Amino acid sequence: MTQALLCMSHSPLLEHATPPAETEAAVQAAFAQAKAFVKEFDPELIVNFGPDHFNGFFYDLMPPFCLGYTAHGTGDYDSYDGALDVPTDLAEDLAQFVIDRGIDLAISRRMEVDHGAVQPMEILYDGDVASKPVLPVFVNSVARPFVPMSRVRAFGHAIGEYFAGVDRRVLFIGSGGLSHDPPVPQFDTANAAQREFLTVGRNPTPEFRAARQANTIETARKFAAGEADIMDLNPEWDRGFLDVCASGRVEDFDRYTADGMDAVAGHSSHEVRTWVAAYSALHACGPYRVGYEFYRPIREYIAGFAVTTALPA
Ligand SMILES: O=C(O)/C=C/c1cccc(O)c1O
Ligand SMILES: [Fe+2]
Repeated sequence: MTQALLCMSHSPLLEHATPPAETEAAVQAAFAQAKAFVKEFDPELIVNFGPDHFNGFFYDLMPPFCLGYTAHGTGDYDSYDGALDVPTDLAEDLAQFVIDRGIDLAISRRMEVDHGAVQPMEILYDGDVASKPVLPVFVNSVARPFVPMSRVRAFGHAIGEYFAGVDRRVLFIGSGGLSHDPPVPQFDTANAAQREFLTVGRNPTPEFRAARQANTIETARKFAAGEADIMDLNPEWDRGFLDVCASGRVEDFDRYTADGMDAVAGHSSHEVRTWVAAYSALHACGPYRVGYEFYRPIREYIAGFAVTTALPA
């Protein structure tokens, strides 16, 4: 096997919330399955499709997709704070290949990646995110305007095509919650100070970062207690999305629209764009089969929380 896929939800609340012990144990068991899968596959390279939550990408310049030629963790929520091991020559070659296929991919020679991008690799490699070569791929999942899902699919497909004929074990990772609506401000409804942050909020002060994180942690506590005014999780929507992943009919992802997702699955449900890109990349290498699926709606983590693995059929 020269390609494999791991898609999983992330949550900065993993270390800052306490779900019922049974839920926590089920999530840890799912992580153990993911680790075992990746250990057995033994990737030589990871292509990491991740979102950002206004830690690395801001409205001063917000591309739909961006490939990092080098990358550094922002350390938000105590996530990985250091350089990633990015093979720059390969990233340059991949970018040209994808652009030649009609996808207007942005590139960054110094990309910042936050908890959403690094958490799967933190889990897989016990925090040692730099232990594997990785191509970090940003997929805009929080900041309107959003490209149609068909473009995310075409983008993932182009990346998959690049690796289809390559004799190298490549793991495609997609990192994102399914339905969820954490308290990340929306530009349209933000006040002036929030708009300034959403536009140029790089390198926040420790006080600003602490206040932002405390707000998320408190919102999660209230959400679990039924007291928060964020949108509820939507297990039915989540299961429908997982069914499309498992069906292998990646063109069915195109029926998800930005307005429809906001209305029923929350503003951060767009993080499934990372899954769509990853599944489309694997699909470009041939038919695939989902071998493992975990799902729980977990309010303490503010996430429709899922883990799936897949291999070529
Ligand atoms: O505060 C943020 O930047 C995001 C928090 C969050 C909370 C729950 C699930 C997620 O996917 C998140 O990114
Ligand atoms: Fe997220």
